Amino acid sequence: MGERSPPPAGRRTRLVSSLVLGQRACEVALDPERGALEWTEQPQPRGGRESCAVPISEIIAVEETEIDKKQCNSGKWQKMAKPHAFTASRPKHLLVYINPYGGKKQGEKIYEQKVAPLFSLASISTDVIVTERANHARDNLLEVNLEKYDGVVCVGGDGMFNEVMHGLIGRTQKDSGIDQNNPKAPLVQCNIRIGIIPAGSTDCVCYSTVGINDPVTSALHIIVGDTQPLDVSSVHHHDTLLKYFVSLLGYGFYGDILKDSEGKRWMGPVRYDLSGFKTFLSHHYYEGTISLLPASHAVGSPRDKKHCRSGCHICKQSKQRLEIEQKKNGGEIKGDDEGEWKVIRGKFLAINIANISCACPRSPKGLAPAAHLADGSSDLILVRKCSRFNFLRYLIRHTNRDDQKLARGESWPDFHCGMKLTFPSKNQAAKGVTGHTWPCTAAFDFSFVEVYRIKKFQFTSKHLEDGDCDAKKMQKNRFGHFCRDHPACCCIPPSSTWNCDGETLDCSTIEVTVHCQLMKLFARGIERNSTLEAVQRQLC
Ligand SMILES: CCCCCCCCCCCCC/C=C/[C@@H](O)[C@H](COP(=O)(O)O)NC(=O)CCCCC
Ligand SMILES: Nc1ncnc2c1ncn2[C@@H]1O[C@H](COP(=O)(O)OP(=O)(O)O)[C@@H](O)[C@H]1O
Ligand SMILES: [Ca+2]
Repeated sequence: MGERSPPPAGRRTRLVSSLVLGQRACEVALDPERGALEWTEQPQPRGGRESCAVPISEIIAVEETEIDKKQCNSGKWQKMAKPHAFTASRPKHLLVYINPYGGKKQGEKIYEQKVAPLFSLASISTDVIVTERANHARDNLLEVNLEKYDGVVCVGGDGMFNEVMHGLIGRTQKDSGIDQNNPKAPLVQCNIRIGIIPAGSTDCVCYSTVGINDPVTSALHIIVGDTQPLDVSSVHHHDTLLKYFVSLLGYGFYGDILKDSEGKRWMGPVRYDLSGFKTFLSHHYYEGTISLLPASHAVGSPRDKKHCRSGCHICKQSKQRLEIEQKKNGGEIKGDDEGEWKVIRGKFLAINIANISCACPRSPKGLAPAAHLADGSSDLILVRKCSRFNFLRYLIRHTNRDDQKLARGESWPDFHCGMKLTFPSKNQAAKGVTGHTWPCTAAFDFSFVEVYRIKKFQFTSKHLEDGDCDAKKMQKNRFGHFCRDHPACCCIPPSSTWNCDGETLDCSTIEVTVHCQLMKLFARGIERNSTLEAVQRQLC
């Protein structure tokens, strides 16, 4: 490569060279201003020039280089010594945990065939542990020497991610002398990033942070060293930490699905469909008291039409406002008495707390489409007792697949502007039809659905007023109460269970606190679809 012309004052040198590939000649340029490697085909006799560019930060590897002319002629090449020199934030050494039993039990195969070759191409070295039991990864993380790693990778589903996250959060708090059992303790952020290679049943955390559950895409985010901060919520029963969660904490419908699906794990992901159908038919509702502390610092609302995307300014602003709020409080997280608590009593089919959108292949927009990855708040969705038909209407709205591509004649329900867009067919276009829109209702637009953006939450089941979690007592109640409102069943279970990132919790009386940006992932959030969003902007 050689310098073509001196750069104007203040501009950095642009390196330009010619490259011949077979019959095709290209002009290749390294542009420091754009931070990109560009190549342009030489003008063709009959056509124009084609130009491409790739950001330098996204080049995976520069594998081979010429040493000198002689060796080049003899066909000898040399590996570059430091391909990591491209960017500073790339990992060099990773600790990998594989759950061989997650999802369709393909974790090891996915890692070996799709991920390991890419890591090797990018000169990333790995220590790989195939787990032998539940909590193997968590326990290992509590004692392993983490200093030699630039990140931890988990191959599996949300349960596996949750396990690795517990290991890292637990380790960080232990090293900092923080008592995790104290619900008011300000937790210390984990600085080591987690990469998720999706190989589970729901893969919600991966899908909601990357936009797809594809192992290769996730591996590339790890290799280029992307960073995405992530909110984590803690769940306590009085002064005992029960669990942390990142995706869904669900009581009623999603808790019952999980409980029913536990014995069907051998079926793989399809267990959720079967248990989902069964739980839908049982149509159980649960009575209880909810107390919530609204997220006054949060910039957005759960009904926003604009969703959390790469580099989200709402997450940045909310974090700043939270820090200001905490500084005013002498660095402490606000006490329970700060802000105005709201108390809601009722009969609920589902109580869902979504830390993030909870988008997944079954629900591409998620249970809480406007929830943010890193704003220090969760979206609380209350589905009150309603008819089976109405509950089905609510559920179906979650399965909406307003996909990235809009083919001719296809419709695209667009929650960003609350309208549904139809792209005209060729015949329509020929007749001058330009496409049309009509209102499109979101899953929250039902009288029996309420949504709140919260930073703290408490729940007490009506049947466990004293807050204990005596399973025997629950079991006794389960068969002692005869159903008044459900002709199809013989009893109402007094309590459901909480589904916490796909793990059941033993207590129904809980207290939840959102911890802003407690974790970091190798991800960059869902990227904007520039073409579609440009169309939307024109329409809105
Ligand atoms: C009768 C029709 C039902 C249609 C429901 C469609 C809506 C599905 C929304 C799913 C939201 C999922 C939120 C994420 C939960 C995961 O954390 C959890 C554990 O995942 P994994 O470890 O990968 O297995 N998954 C679930 O709880 C499964 C919920 C399945 C619901 C059908
Ligand atoms: N080797 C193992 N044997 C049994 N369970 C395991 C093993 N490794 C991890 N687990 C547990 O399996 C649970 C589910 O794993 P996950 O990868 O999320 O699969 P899925 O998405 O199918 O639920 C996690 O809670 C994790 O703790
Ligand atoms: Ca959030």
